[in-house]
Amino acid sequence: MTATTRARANPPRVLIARPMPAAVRARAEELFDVEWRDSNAPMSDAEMRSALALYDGIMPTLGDRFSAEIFAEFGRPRCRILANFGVGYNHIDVEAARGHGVTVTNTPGAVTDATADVAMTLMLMSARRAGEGERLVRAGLWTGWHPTQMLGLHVSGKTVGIIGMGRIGQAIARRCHYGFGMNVLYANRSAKTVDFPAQQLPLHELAAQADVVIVAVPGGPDTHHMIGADVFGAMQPHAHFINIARGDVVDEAALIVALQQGQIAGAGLDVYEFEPKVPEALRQLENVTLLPHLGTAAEEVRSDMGLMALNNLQAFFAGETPANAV
Ligand SMILES: NC(=O)C1=CN([C@@H]2O[C@H](COP(=O)(O)OP(=O)(O)OC[C@H]3O[C@@H](n4cnc5c(N)ncnc54)[C@H](O)[C@@H]3O)[C@@H](O)[C@H]2O)C=CC1
Ligand SMILES: O=C(O)C(=O)CO
Repeated sequence: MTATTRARANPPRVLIARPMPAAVRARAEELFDVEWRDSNAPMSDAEMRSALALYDGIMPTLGDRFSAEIFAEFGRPRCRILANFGVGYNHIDVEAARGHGVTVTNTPGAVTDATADVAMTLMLMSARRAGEGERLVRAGLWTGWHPTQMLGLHVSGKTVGIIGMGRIGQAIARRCHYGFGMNVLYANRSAKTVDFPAQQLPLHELAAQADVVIVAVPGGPDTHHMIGADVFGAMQPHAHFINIARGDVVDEAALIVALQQGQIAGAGLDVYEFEPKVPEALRQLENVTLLPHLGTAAEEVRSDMGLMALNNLQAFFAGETPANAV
């Protein structure tokens, strides 16, 4: 019996924690007895607890904080799998889940190119002062082109320092190297074999040498505040800082000081320490580009992520090891 026919004969009950693109909705309905949560807000603690008790599987996402406390009241909950929609799973305590017999999966690969593209968007917007320029035009304050108007950093041929040379880090590096002729430096906790020229350096040496620093490590306790005042202090005053990873990898207060005091030239952010809260001090600064976590925000990417999460659920309920167990 195939996984699909077994699922149809006795479909597992699955909660999908957000409204999803049409392709994901259709496939989920084919496979499972699905309950759709119709809110885009993160699940409350009470919702997460009752979902663990009532469903065989859950597709949670960013913001659904499945902490050790949420699992604590269960020996083994009815739910046996959290098939996360997204590659980053720092909102799920994977050890606690495992301890309560719950498998966690994610959606690597589906997100890589789109997120790397947003890193490039932020790099160019920050380096070339695009946000500032757009605000100027919208405000009706532009007085016309002149040779010294809004001069930014020319990135072609410069040095990019990538922190976290995983799937997204490598996709960024390729874009920087092949697209912009940039010299690539990287910091990673382990050595990496990559198919483009790149030099691995300790974090502070990378910060000191790079014209653009881009963060692409996972979130979680291991990387919490790994970028702080010391790293901004090591960066050059003309350099730009880009974060597409997770907000709390960066000490946001230290970043604000670095931007206010001109320790660095600018920053481009897709993620925030207390997302979706963006500090007023950050919003007041001209030298920062602020995006609302747009890394994977494209129809086909979100569909691929959802279909990948469904494949993980399907494999799990067929008694197989899901491709993306974490
Ligand atoms: N802005 C957005 O919309 C998106 C953000 N992300 C974030 O990007 C992260 C990275 O995604 P992938 O590249 O697919 O993950 P990955 O696991 O392929 O790469 C992460 C890299 O960081 C390295 N690393 C981990 N801890 C480190 C540390 N303490 N110091 C130095 N290096 C360390 C790993 O060795 C690995 O090479 C995700 O975990 C997620 O948080 C992912 C997708 C979209
Ligand atoms: O996949 C992730 O980790 C995201 O941040 C959203 O796509």
